[in-house]
Amino acid sequence: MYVGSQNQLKAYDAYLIEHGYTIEQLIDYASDALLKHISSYQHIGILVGPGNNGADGLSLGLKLDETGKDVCIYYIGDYSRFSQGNRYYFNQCLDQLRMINLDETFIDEKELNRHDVIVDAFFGFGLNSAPRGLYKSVIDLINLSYRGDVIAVDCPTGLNCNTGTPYSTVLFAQKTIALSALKEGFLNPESQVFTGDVVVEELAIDNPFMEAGLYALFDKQDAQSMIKQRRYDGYKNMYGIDLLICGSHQYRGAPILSAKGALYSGAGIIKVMSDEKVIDLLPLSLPECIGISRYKPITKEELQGYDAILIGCGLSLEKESYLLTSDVLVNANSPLVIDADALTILSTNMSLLKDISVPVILTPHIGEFKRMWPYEEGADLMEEATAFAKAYDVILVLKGPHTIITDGTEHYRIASGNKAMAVGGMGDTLAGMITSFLGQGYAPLSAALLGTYIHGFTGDILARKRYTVMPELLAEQIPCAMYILSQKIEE
Ligand SMILES: NC(=O)C1=CN([C@@H]2O[C@H](COP(=O)(O)OP(=O)(O)OC[C@H]3O[C@@H](n4cnc5c(N)ncnc54)[C@H](OP(=O)(O)O)[C@@H]3O)[C@@H](O)[C@H]2O)[C@H](O)CC1
Ligand SMILES: [K+]
Repeated sequence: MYVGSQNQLKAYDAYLIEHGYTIEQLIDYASDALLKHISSYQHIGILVGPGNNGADGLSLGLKLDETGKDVCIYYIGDYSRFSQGNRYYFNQCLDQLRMINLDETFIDEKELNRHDVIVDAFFGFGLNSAPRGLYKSVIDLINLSYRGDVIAVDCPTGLNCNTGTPYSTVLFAQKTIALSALKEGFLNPESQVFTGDVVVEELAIDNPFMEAGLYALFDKQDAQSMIKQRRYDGYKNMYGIDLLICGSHQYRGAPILSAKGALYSGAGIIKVMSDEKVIDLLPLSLPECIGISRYKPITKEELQGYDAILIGCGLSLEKESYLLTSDVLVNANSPLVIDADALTILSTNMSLLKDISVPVILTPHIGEFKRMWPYEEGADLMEEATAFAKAYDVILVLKGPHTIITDGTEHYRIASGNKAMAVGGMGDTLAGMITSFLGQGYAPLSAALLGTYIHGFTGDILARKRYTVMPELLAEQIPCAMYILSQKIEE
């Protein structure tokens, strides 16, 4: 399933038109996709706005009328301001359908309730602010007095399609038929009270989703098909020997959380290279791990023989950490995950990334990302993330709600994760998990996607009965979550 912000969706339509479709054709495809969701109703009222969302409603009205339905179109405003596609269908409707101009005719509760469904085609992703004037009055009337179903075309009118929050007035829908792609705001679980059930309908064309800038939602099905079964003759080395260069005398918990994330998500052998104080703690917290005391400077030889390396969690920002990070970045010859303090250090000398020959995954939160790639307030995060990944030839895991993952060519958001997981240490566990999947032989982009999805999925299971989810508990639940996914168990 694909997702887009308002700008990306506008660009998507422009891309389709550049590649030979006319707007009238696209509206025709859109109404084809809508038809099956409305065809079980007999008396249908369609609210039509001035743009192409309204045009979808008009084209749908014509098709419903042809199948013998009782259709009434309600429109507002001045024909001269209607979009090209809207006018094309509006003219056909004038000859064929009952058309009510709400500027001239008042609708009351009785008139409204004659319909067993109201289709909301007032505004889609083109709405830029709260619906005003008559639009607002009609929406208020329907919310208060209409007792049948409301089905929204593409997006409920009044909902900000980027954030999933209402502008002020919003038309509550029982169901929303999102055309082509999910609107980014629908990822916000709080939008569901306005959208009702969301169904995505792709247009029956050769959809160029990613080429045209939309991104994919990596979901449970994707994770289920990506996760590998363990082999009956498997042995520990087969599942990766991973080195975690994490922790310091100041931060002794972070490496434990990373190591737990790595081990519980299937790594064969985990070695933690750290400060003596961390190494002393390791057997008590995680006896499965091997501790290596950190000496400086780190040599190429010390970094040999690993399937994946993680650097950063709890490393501290002491001078020694700067030297260590640059040594590891220069000498690593296994796929590398860079997290937390190592990212802050990297941001002081981004040219270090230019000389790395191994695959690199960076896992910043927004603050860390901004330090590496300053961008203007209000910029599109997915565009910035993609540009960064391309410029530095890395995989970027940009943490936040529905974490963004991109290698500069493909772009994803992760369907799992929740607000109960906003707890210190959660990122350490995630970095360990991604390292583990790298070490198990997943391609770097897959390791990032799968690690992040499973992290969120485990958190989602735990959050069903918890206000907050602790990283250590999450790590310990990873094997159960992976069992559910790998066995395709219905929950
Ligand atoms: N690929 C696809 O899936 C397709 C989807 N389609 C549908 O097209 C709409 C988007 O159409 P668009 O014309 O871009 O936008 P809208 O119809 O949502 O609205 C545009 C008009 O709304 C006016 N506007 C904006 N904000 C307000 C407001 N607060 N109050 C009143 N009017 C407002 C805007 O006026 P401007 O002066 O700002 O230009 C426009 O007149 C999408 O949602 C799908 O339903 C197509 O079928 C193509 C393929
Ligand atoms: K709508």
